Amino acid sequence: MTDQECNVNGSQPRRPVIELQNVSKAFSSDRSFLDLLRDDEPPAKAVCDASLAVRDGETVGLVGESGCGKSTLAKLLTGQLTPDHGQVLLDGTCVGGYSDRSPAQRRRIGVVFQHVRQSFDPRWPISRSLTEALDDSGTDTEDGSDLDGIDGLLQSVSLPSHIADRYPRELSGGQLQRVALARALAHSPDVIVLDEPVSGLDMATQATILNLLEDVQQRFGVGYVFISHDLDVVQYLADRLAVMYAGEIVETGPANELFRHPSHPYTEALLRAIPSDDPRDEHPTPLRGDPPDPADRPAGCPFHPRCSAATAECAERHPDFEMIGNARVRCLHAPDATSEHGSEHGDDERAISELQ
Ligand SMILES: Nc1ncnc2c1ncn2[C@@H]1O[C@H](COP(=O)(O)OP(=O)(O)OP(=O)(O)O)[C@@H](O)[C@H]1O
Repeated sequence: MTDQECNVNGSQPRRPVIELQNVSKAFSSDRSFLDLLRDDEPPAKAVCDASLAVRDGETVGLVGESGCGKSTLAKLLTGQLTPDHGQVLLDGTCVGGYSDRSPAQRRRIGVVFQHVRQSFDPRWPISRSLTEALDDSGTDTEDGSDLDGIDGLLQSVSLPSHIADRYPRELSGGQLQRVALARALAHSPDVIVLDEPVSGLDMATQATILNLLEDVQQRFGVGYVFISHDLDVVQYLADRLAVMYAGEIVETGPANELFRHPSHPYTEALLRAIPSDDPRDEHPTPLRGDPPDPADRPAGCPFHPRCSAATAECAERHPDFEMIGNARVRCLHAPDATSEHGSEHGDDERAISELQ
């Protein structure tokens, strides 16, 4: 089954621009010849059987703890990595990794990298990084339009023209994040993957960047995959949410519903860990325990050692996905679709069943 629960407004569903279907990716560590002979070090399963679809103009928030596989999933979307199993579809066509994609296909999916400062050549002024992106974009840059292009790109992220002459070291984290967004926009992508775009920024700069992302989306109609370990931040922009744990997407659904009615115990635990602004609210409950080693995943549900709802069955059986209301959930103990929560979304359920 693909990730189809997109019909948030009850309108006709849009086709996905980019889609991951049951993709898996494992990494082997650097091993000595003897290790290879013994074959005693299993690969790290960074992404396991994950499905995700992203449509024009929508924001999909991808959340989960550090090491759960968010960046690996992002690289499968952009083509920087090729899946070991499963398919990557662009407009319904199987595209695989970057080398399998045509230049036009590559430009459809933009990226703002996690460690944004490292993604710029420190020896180049900003103008050169943006010129390179424009040259790659396939648009005509003759007759000085290149410079106009740079100006236009900087304006689109509310930066003054003189930034073009600066070097990355001369820019703040927030300014560089804007330049990275401008560089991604040079290709006129349909979807931009934003890997932790506001982590490491102070609260005021975070808010400015989130407003800018919203503004850019309205102006250019671009879709986002917004990756963060911070649910509070994702809440601001996401239309839909995908929650990752130990390489799996354990729950997906419309963001406002997942925040109000989380179905997977891991989503519930993540929400309980968010501090509230309201002093009358309960204190946040930090998640107990640590995520599993991707090279040594527990049998059954990988969350069961940390899950307060787990039973003996969870240690043995890996549950299939269920549709619960408007969310797609992998958990034996999630409330079933006939519960009060499920029937609250009767129209959405019908819309989903039409999509399947
Ligand atoms: N190139 C690689 N070689 C070996 N292992 C890797 C590689 N890339 C990722 N991994 C491993 O895969 C797992 C998932 O990593 P990934 O970076 O995708 O997680 P993440 O959720 O993005 O983490 P973070 O929030 O800390 O950035 C981790 O255990 C990581 O060590």
